[in-house]
Amino acid sequence: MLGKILGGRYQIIRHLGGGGFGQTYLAGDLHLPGKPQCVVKQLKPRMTDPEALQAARRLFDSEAEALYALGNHEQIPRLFAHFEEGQDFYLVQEFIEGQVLSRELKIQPQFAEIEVIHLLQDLLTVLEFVHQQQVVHRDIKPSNLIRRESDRRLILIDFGAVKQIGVQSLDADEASVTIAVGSSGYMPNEQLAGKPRFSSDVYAVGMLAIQCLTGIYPKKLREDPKTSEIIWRDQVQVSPEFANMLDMMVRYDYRQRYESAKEALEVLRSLTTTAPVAAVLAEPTVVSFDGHLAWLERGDDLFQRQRYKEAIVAYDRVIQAKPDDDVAWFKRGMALENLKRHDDAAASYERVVQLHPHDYLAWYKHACVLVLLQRYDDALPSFERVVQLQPANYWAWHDRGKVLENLQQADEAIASYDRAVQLKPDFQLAVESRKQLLSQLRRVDTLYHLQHYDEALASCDRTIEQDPDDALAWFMRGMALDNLQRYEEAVVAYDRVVELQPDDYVVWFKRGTIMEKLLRYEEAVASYYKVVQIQPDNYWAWYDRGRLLESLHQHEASIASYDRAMQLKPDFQEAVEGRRRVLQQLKSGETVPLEEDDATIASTYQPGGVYKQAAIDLKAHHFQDVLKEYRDRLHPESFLPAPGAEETVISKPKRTEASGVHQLDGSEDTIVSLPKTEDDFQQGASGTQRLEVARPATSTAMNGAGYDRWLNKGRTLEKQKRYAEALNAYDQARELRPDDAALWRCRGNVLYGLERYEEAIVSYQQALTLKPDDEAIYCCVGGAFVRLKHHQDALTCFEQAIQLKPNSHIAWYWRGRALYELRQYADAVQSLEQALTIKPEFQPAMSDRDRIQHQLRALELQT
Ligand SMILES: Nc1ncnc2c1ncn2[C@@H]1O[C@H](COP(=O)(O)OP(=O)(O)OP(=O)(O)O)[C@@H](O)[C@H]1O
Repeated sequence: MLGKILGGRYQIIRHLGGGGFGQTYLAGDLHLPGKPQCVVKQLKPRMTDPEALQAARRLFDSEAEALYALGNHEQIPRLFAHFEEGQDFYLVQEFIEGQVLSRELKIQPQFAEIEVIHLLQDLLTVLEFVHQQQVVHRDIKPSNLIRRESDRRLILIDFGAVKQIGVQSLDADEASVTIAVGSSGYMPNEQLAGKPRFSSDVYAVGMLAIQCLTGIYPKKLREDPKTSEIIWRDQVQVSPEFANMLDMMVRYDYRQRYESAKEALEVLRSLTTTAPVAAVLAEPTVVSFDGHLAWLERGDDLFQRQRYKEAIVAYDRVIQAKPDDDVAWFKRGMALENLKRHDDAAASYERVVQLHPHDYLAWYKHACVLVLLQRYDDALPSFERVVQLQPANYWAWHDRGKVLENLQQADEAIASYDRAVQLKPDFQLAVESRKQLLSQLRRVDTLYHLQHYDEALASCDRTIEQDPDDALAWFMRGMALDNLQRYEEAVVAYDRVVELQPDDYVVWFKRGTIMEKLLRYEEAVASYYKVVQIQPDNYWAWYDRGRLLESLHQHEASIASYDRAMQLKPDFQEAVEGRRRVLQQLKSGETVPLEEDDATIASTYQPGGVYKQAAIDLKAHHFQDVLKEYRDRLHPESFLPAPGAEETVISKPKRTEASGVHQLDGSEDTIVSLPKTEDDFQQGASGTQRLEVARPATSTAMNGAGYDRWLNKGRTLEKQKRYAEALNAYDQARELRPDDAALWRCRGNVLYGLERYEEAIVSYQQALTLKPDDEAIYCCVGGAFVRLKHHQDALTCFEQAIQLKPNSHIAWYWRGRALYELRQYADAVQSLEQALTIKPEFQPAMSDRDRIQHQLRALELQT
């Protein structure tokens, strides 16, 4: 049916309802400009017999005539047209905008006495007219009364007589027709018996009034078993005169009722001018029934006494008399608001702004009520109107902000709060709303776009002051600093977050981006790596890591990272591109890739110092160059091992305290002990544990706890010879504090344990960069060189150590061993002797010296 055009002009828009008699539709009149809405009632005659149909047609025509006449009353919809189409009959009526009384009763089942009096006045007035036209309505009930929105008057719809058409059978008599029309509960016995009269409508109105007073549905009201009279007066307190009148309206015997609406209305009028019903109407100010000003005052009076329901009735009287009275509409809106009838209140305010589009207060009230109804989309334009009309209304700016916030338009909301605060700097509510929104936004990064970083920063600082462990506040602080381009400080903030929440991948990611901005690419790589450790499927982090490794020329690692990104997101174009670029560079043979870990280690090199070039070379992955550089710088003369020199075992591995505990391989005939510091030798197995970690003055407390944890874990694992895990622990510690020489030395030791001597050397080198005067570290480097069979380099290291600490019996001892390997036996013995001079009971030196001397003697004997 929807969209169908009836009668050549009425296009169906919506189904409104319908019952046994037919269907009712909302339609648009295509013949009129703007296609105004109208109601189309369809009546389906059940009969097929042509004669009966003809009779029905006649009845339809005559009823329609009556309806045209009735439609002249302002409380009855106009009948625009009636026609027959496809064996159905149609009535076209004026569409009444409003709400049926039955709905009103659902919301508010009980009315005040005064409301019911007004309702009766309204209803009996129109019914008087209907009866004057010699028409009995036959179906007065709440669902056939529409409260017209524009003036709050009751409109009577759905006259029963036309319904006959739909039920009339061929040989139906009058009785069978009328029985079918009417609604049980509101229908008196004579109507039920097929003899409706004017007083039947009076009965229905009386029942409706009693329902409104008691809140009881008519069918549920008790009846006197003897008299069949309705018993209702015990249900509600009303003035006896008014109750008597209602009793008269609903008498079982129609002869005892008021004959028609006119008679009933006259009685009601007389009641309202005499006590005590008059008292109910609060006569002092009511000069007359139609004196709308008096009703307005009455309404105000009731409003002030918080009798909102009655106040509304009074305002309605004003509106009935003067539908354009904006004051009454406005006050009615306020009364409705107090009754929490927000929908109705909104409609009332809407009426005010229709009448007075410049009434900013009505716009404001309208908007506020819509907010209460959570109709934010509708509320926003009303607030817009307020701020348009009153640009300095800071309340409106604030409330507008709230609506925008609810509509997820955060930026605009902040701007609105801003305006409110600008207009009234001490407007705490706006200040708070704004702050609250800002703090919510920090989770979604929208803060970036809002440019209130200074304030955000101040607010974070306040939070941190109260709770230094508030990770979120630190995170916010980092972001704000980031936006203020105070990157170094941002790093500190983010570091604090990772300390508090080591698994917070977001902050690692942010840290990575900042490191990039600071051109600290290696640290950025490490940060992104952290992200993927926590979130292995974070393809963005894999991609960013790949990108940075690419610019660091760590091509293999970069490809691996891009690969991961592509695995996780095959259509990741940037990663595909990156990978292609790196492959191209590799093909052109630009560099030799090195293991990633080395590169990461290299990243911590500080510029300057003797190892600067080495660090640069290491970044370029020329490890051999690193060694050469190292060698050259320490010892410019070139020491080349004697051609064909054999490596000789001079002592068996020892597990004595004195020779160290690091039995690094199982070989029986190789010197494997890691050169120890003097202290280490003295302390024996516990040497490593005694290692003091000097925390640089610049280190902040924030990394302390995490750092120590990792360091201690590393030491324990190292002691257990779980070198790989120890390395990992040290690396974690290194990320928190890359500036601790002792840590680098420990790290070198485990790399040594893992027989990754080159890397061990790099680690030791880093320790030396931080602590260049530590002779013990030189010994460590020398030891690694020994393992690499770079005896000359080893010798250089030991000599460097001796330079730094001439009385280091360890350095002398190891120097002796390097010389031995270089077949400089005499010098070797001399070096061992020196060690023993410094520390006479130093067993390893003693035994090695004895062995060499023994071998020398054997050689002499041979020659
Ligand atoms: N002139 C009108 N203006 C606005 N709404 C109307 C008009 N006439 C009827 N309606 C509405 O259309 C809907 C259907 O009305 P209709 O009276 O045809 O059927 P009904 O009330 O469901 O059944 P019954 O005929 O048994 O009373 C109702 O909600 C009514 O309020």
